[in-house]
Amino acid sequence: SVPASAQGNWKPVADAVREEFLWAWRHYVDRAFGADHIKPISGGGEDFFVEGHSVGLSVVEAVDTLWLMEADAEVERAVQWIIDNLDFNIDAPFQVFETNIRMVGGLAAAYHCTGDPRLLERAKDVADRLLPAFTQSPAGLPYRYVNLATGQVSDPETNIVEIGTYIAEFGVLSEWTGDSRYYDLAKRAMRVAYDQRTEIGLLPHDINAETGQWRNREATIGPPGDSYYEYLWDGYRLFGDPELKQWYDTLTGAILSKQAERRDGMLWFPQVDAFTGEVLSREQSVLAGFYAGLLAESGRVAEGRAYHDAFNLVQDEFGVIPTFVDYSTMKATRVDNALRPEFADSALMLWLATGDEVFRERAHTHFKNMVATSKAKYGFASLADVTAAPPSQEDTCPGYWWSEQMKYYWLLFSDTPRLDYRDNYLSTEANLLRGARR
Ligand SMILES: O=C1NC[C@H](CO)[C@@H](O)[C@@H]1O
Ligand SMILES: [Ca+2]
Repeated sequence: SVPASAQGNWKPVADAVREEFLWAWRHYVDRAFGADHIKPISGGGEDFFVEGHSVGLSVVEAVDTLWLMEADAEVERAVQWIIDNLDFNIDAPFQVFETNIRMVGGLAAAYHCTGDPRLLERAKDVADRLLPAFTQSPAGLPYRYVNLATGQVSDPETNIVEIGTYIAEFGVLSEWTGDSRYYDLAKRAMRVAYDQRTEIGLLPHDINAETGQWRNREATIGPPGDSYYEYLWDGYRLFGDPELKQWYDTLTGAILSKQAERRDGMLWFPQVDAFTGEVLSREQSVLAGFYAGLLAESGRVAEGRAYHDAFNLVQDEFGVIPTFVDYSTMKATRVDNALRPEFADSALMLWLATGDEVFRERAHTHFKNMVATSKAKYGFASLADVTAAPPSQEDTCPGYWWSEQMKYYWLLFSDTPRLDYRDNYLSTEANLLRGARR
C-alpha cells in the first residue's frame, strides 16, 4: 500500500502510537502500578531514585502524554494515584537533577494540562525539598543529592548539567506561585558556570559545587554538558530573560566556531579541550542528538538540519542508534541503547521549525525500529546490544519513555487539538509546561 506519508495522511501512524502507549500503560497499571519502572520482560516493578522508595515515576511521567492522547479516564486514574500515594517525606538522598526534571517537571506538566491545583502543590512540595541543595552551597551551585526529609546535602563533585538544568521547572513554579526564589536560585547557578567560560568561550563540563572551580578540561554538547545549553535558550524562550539569551548566543557562537566539525556536508560536535580547542574525542553520544533540535529552535536551522542529517546516517546504519558512535569510523563504541528519545526529540523540533516532511519520515522510522526491537511481553524494553541479531533486550523500561518519544511521535503524527502547535514548550524531559489547550 502507499506509505502513510505519501498519502500526506499520518493518522494511521498516530493511531498506532496511541495504541502501543495504552497497551504498555495497561500492563504497567496491572503489574507494576506505583513502581518507578515496570520490568517489561518479567512484568515486575523496580525502583529508580532510591532502593525501596518508589515514587510512582512512570505514573508522573505519563500524565501529560495520556492527556495529549485524550485518554482522560487514564489521566484520572494517574492523578488519583498521585493524590492518594505520592508523599515526598522520604528519609533518603535523592539526586537533585533527576528529581527536578522528572518529578517537579512531571507534576508541573500534569498541573498545566489538568488544572488540578493539588498537582501544583505537590510540584512545589518536592521542589522545596530540593532547595537546601542550592542554599547550602557557598558557590550557589547545587549539591548532587539532598535528603528529601532532612535537607541533608551531599556530593559537590558535579557537572554543568546537574547545576544548570532547573530554570524551566523552577521558572514556571515562580510564575505560578508568585515566589521568585525558584527562578533566582536556578539562574544564579547558571551564571556561575557562564562567568567562568574559557578565553575561547567554551565550558568544561565538570565543576565543584562548593568552590565553583572547574574539575576537568573537556567540553561537550553531549552529557554532562547538554541540557545546560538547552536551558539557557529555554529560560529565554519561556520567560524572555535577555541575559539568558546573551549567555546562550555567546556560548553557541563559540561552540559553532571552536567545537564543530564538518565532514561530507554533515555536522559533528567532537569533545574538545575547553581551553585550547584541541579535539579529544570524536565519539558522539546518542543523547547529543537533542542538539540538532536546539540549534533549529534557536534560529540555527541549517546547522540543526546538518547535525540531524549526521544522526540520521547513524540511524540508517544501525537501525537503533548505539549509545556511543565514533563518527570518524562509524563504529559503535557502546552498543546498548536505553530507549533513548533524543533523535525523535530533535525530529519534532526541526519539524516544528521547518515544516519539512523529512523529519516526520525519520521519526516514523525511529518509531517502527523501536517497536520492532524493544517491544516485550509487558511493555517496551531498553536494549543491551543494538548490533546483535536480533538486538538483545534488558528487563527495564526507563521513566522518560512514558514522557518523551511516545509524546514526540504523537505530536508529530496526530495534529492533536490539545496542543497549541505555534506556542508551546517541552522541557528536557518532554514535560509540557506551555501550550496545553484544555
Ligand atoms: O535530558 C535528559 N537526559 C537523559 C534522558 C533521556 O536520554 C532524559 O531523562 C532526558 O531527556
Ligand atoms: Ca532531554
